[in-house]
Amino acid sequence: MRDFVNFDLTNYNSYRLKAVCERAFFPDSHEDIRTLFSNKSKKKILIGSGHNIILSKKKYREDFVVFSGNYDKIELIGEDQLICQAGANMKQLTAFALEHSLSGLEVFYDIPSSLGGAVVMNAGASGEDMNGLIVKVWYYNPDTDEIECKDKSEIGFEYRNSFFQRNPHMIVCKALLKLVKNDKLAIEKKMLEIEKKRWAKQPRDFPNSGSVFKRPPNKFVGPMIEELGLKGYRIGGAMVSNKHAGFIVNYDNATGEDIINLIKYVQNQVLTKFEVNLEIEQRII
Ligand SMILES: NC(=O)C1=CN([C@@H]2O[C@H](COP(=O)(O)OP(=O)(O)OC[C@H]3O[C@@H](n4cnc5c(N)ncnc54)[C@H](OP(=O)(O)O)[C@@H]3O)[C@@H](O)[C@H]2O)C=CC1
Ligand SMILES: C=C(O[C@H]1[C@H](O)[C@@H](CO)O[C@H](OP(=O)(O)OP(=O)(O)OC[C@H]2O[C@@H](n3ccc(=O)[nH]c3=O)[C@H](O)[C@@H]2O)[C@@H]1NC(C)=O)C(=O)O
Repeated sequence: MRDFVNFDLTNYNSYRLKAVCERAFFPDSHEDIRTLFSNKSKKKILIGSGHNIILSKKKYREDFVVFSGNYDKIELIGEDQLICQAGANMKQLTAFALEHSLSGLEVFYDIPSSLGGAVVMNAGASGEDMNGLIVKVWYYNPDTDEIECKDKSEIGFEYRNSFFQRNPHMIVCKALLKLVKNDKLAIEKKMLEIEKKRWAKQPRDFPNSGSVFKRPPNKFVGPMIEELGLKGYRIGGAMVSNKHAGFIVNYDNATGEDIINLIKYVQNQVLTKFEVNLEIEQRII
């Protein structure tokens, strides 16, 4: 397992917020994960690929455990199932599925995320989500110091929610996914169509971490913020995206505080005008 002191987290969070932690660990196996998390003497903060976090501080005394570029094996089981470790990123995973003519992961092509982060959040787009693919998930339970397993029916996936989201101390280690055999060209075509649709609507010109807020029941976030005239509104270096009002971008050397202040401002405006409480989807750390 690699570990570093005074580790620069700038390239490990997609907002590209500048922050340093005292120590960062990159585990390679579930034994490493057990070693790290069974030692409760120092608090550890777990991140996947850092595409859904807001680093609120510039300096962290806590240690970080990072699943990005490590703990990322993918294995084909039989004809149409994959076992993937939590650090595999969704791009790697969709490329592997394509190589084996397996369909089901196309919407995740180009969704920046680790497999672990995608399971925890029940990630999705275009009406499809992880719930549709998962057979079972193995996770480290610090209460029992064991690697345990849950079938999909026990994970209680909901819109952007799961057992693991409700129990943040559980560490997702690997997952079994069931896909469907299909023609390679058809899979590739769907991947490219989805990518094109996504980039027509979402910003890629400035660093961001995707949707800031969850969709409230029967409503979309973007149109409400747009109607308030807040596209392009800035606090410090953080700005409501001009392309998709549900995104905040790091326009110019933003700090975590700028992003959080902008979130609060947008929430207040939306509450006043629409009487809707916007719930934050991203994790403030
Ligand atoms: N649809 C889209 O276009 C986009 C979607 N996203 C979504 O955001 C998420 C980004 O994933 P990722 O970058 O990996 O996540 P992050 O590294 O941003 O981590 C977010 C939180 O997830 C939890 N987490 C991550 N990995 C694990 C794990 N193995 N076990 C337990 N908890 C874990 C941690 O919270 P805690 O420790 O508190 O549990 C962490 O704070 C995905 O769900 C992705 O789909 C992001 C951008 C765009
Ligand atoms: C980016 C993420 O996921 C995205 C995912 O990519 C897209 C596409 O499937 O659907 C969700 O966004 P969303 O709820 O904003 O959906 P979109 O399809 O982008 O927009 C909804 C509607 O609002 C309109 N819209 C959007 C933005 C805007 O500035 N103005 C506007 O009018 C769109 O035209 C569309 O009619 C996911 N977000 C959540 C929180 O559910 C993420 O989770 O980080």
